[in-house]
Amino acid sequence: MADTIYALASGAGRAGIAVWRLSGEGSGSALSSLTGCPLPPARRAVRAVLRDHDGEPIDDGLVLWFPAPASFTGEDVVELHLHGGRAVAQALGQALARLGLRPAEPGEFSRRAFAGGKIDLTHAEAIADLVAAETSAQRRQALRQMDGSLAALIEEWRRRLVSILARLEAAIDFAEEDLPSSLIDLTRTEAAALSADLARHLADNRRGEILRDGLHITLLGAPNAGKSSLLNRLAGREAAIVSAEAGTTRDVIEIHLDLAGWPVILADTAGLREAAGQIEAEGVRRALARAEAADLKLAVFDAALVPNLDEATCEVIDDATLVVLNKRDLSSSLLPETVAGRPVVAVSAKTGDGLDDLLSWIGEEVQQRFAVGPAPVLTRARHRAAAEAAERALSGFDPSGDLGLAAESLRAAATALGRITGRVETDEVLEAIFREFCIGK
Ligand SMILES: Nc1nc2c(ncn2[C@@H]2O[C@H](COP(=O)(O)OP(=O)(O)OP(=O)(O)O)[C@@H](O)[C@H]2O)c(=O)[nH]1
Ligand SMILES: [K+]
Ligand SMILES: [Mg+2]
Repeated sequence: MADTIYALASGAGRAGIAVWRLSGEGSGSALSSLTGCPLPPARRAVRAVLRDHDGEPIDDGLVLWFPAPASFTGEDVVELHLHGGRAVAQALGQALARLGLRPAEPGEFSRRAFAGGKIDLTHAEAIADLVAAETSAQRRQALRQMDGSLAALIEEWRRRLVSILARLEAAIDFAEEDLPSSLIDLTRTEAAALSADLARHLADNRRGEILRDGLHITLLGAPNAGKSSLLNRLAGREAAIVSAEAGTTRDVIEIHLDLAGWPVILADTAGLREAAGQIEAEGVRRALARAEAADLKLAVFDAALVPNLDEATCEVIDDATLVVLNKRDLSSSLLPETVAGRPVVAVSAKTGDGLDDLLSWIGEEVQQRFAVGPAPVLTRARHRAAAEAAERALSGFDPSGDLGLAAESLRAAATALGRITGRVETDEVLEAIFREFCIGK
């Protein structure tokens, strides 16, 4: 029998109400011991005074009884709604420990729900994502995944694989000489169609993962172009040092922004130039490495220096770059509409002029490149790795050769997909997934 576990499900610290959760076979008897009463009707909030083994009152609150299997974990579950506070928490913890319960590990409730077949892995991950969501778009994505849409898509792919496999096995059962070629041809076209569907989902610009993990935008430009000033403006605080001295910034400095629901990690970097010393050279190396890994880049130029645009910055411009002409307060000349073939926005970090245009422009670009529609998306590198493995296995499918081998590649593809929802999973991978949960989830 598994241990009966308990945890504070709501946040720790002082609060009007704290919600505790118990799960396991001992939950019901623990509740009866605490209240000194028989179990209340299922799923109905009932007021009760909880007492420790000496009859000393712990608190006066609400209790709920969720008998198995109609509970979150599928086990007997009890919920206690008590007053939030350290003394109540301590007294309750002691009373529960005395009754033989133990504190839950992080993610243990979700893990039990998974083990009990209540939720699949994508659902468990969605709960963690929802709890961690910081922007509205992240919250919506987590809710969509919790809804089961991703799991349904993966299951649909698996179902198609299994049906191709069934046809192939039917073909294998025929004698060599009268192999029905139409059956074989059908498996070939169906596998190709599935492979194309997988490829289409994989070529989605990693938008689900980017929305979950945050979008990386990097500021790049010559020394003194005003990158740090711009970062500070967008952050609304003095996050980075600004000075008239070229080569001020060396380390990469990050701030977090909520850009129209998108979690953005905006990075300031060292000015690009032939560095004067070792430290600055390292800063430039980090700037370029950051640029390489960015989802979107902002190339910043000093508008007052137009048309003599900094060459090192021009070199990093590609189609994932927006060009910003800063210090427009200093420039009286007509500014170009494009730089290196990319559209331009003129701003002044000093006066704040054009900053709203810049923000809405970034917002539009992000929307265009990474917007997540109603269709389910892969939201974790784990999902992507599994889907890629399935696609690879599927690309090895060749029913014109050895049929046994062909069946094997279909089975490998199905196993890879099953890993996403947890149909086949090793303990090691499960550990990694549930470890990131907080206690009480
Ligand atoms: N007039 C004016 N001055 C600006 C503007 N933006 C920045 N500056 C000034 O330009 C100088 C350099 O600004 P920084 O923000 O340190 O420039 P940077 O690109 O981060 O420079 P490095 O870190 O050295 O690469 C400072 O003296 C700023 O006050 C602007 O929009 N208008
Ligand atoms: K500077
Ligand atoms: Mg700087």
